[in-house]
Amino acid sequence: MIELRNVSKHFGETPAVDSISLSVPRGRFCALVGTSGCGKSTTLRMINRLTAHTGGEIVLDGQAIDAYDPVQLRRRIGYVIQDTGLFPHWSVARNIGTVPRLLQWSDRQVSERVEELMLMLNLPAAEFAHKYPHQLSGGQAQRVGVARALAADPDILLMDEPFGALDPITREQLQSMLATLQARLHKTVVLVTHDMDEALRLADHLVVMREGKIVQQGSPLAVLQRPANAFVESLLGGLERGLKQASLARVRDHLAPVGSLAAAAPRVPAGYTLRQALSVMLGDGCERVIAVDEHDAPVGELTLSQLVASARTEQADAEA
Ligand SMILES: Nc1ncnc2c1ncn2[C@@H]1O[C@H](COP(=O)(O)OP(=O)(O)OP(=O)(O)O)[C@@H](O)[C@H]1O
Repeated sequence: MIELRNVSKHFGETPAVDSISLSVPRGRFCALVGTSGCGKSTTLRMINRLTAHTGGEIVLDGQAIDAYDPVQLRRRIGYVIQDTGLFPHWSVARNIGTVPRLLQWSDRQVSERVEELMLMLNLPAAEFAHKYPHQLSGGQAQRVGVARALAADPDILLMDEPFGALDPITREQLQSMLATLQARLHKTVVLVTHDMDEALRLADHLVVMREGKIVQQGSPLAVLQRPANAFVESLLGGLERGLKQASLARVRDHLAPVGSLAAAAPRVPAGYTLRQALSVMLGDGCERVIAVDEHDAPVGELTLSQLVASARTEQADAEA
């Protein structure tokens, strides 16, 4: 559990972070969003004490972070940044094993952990273990960065624009990998991102910042449905808000039995979002899709009117 209580950071006169309060319970995925310079990275860096806060209190599992030894604290907290921060003259395997080695794990424990993480992050050891960072693509390097951050199995993962420098396809792949990892590992994650779709896709708690303050926080659905002001609304994409809302719900949760009109309808994975299903309908000029499971077997159908009704149900749920 991470708690920020009226936390501020002043670099000179003006506050970069101005009395913010935020609770991130264990296992929650929290995304910090906001325009450039609003204090997102500073907030993240105060949590692992790379930047010292100048006001308020930051509490980790019931204890103020000032009471922790900063080095010990950072070893408990994985940190992933945009340019990876990998050591250029160390191999991938050595980079991933950095923290376990600092923690004086045995050679065998380190190499077993490195192997496990390489497997988890889809970096086959035979191909990657001995490569150096300059021999990796941006997406591969970022996966090594995530593996390194997870190496000592920290409870907390801080991620600062981890996929910001990647092309859209690689970014999408790594977001999907992160979602899968999080479903398995249940880390407490704080992610800083400029990409609202990334935040909505991954986070279960959205924090919108502006000029050092938190202007709104809540579940992505609640924030999307009731933006606190015009700034939040424009950050959420203005007129695209309805589509973003549709990206929070899955086809599999809104299915009806396959009807007689379904034969010619396009097939989509049941794990698609309502937004993806809508896109298929628009692209194909049809009002119905068949959802299929991982074996390509139909599990139900979704019509355009069901899709619209589902978005309304989600809205009613969020308002309840
Ligand atoms: N070391 C520093 N010294 C002086 N000012 C700083 C320092 N680090 C950050 N700032 C200032 O604090 C404010 C918040 O910066 P921060 O990097 O936290 O914003 P951000 O929301 O992460 O921005 P971006 O999205 O562009 O990365 C900015 O005005 C920045 O110029």
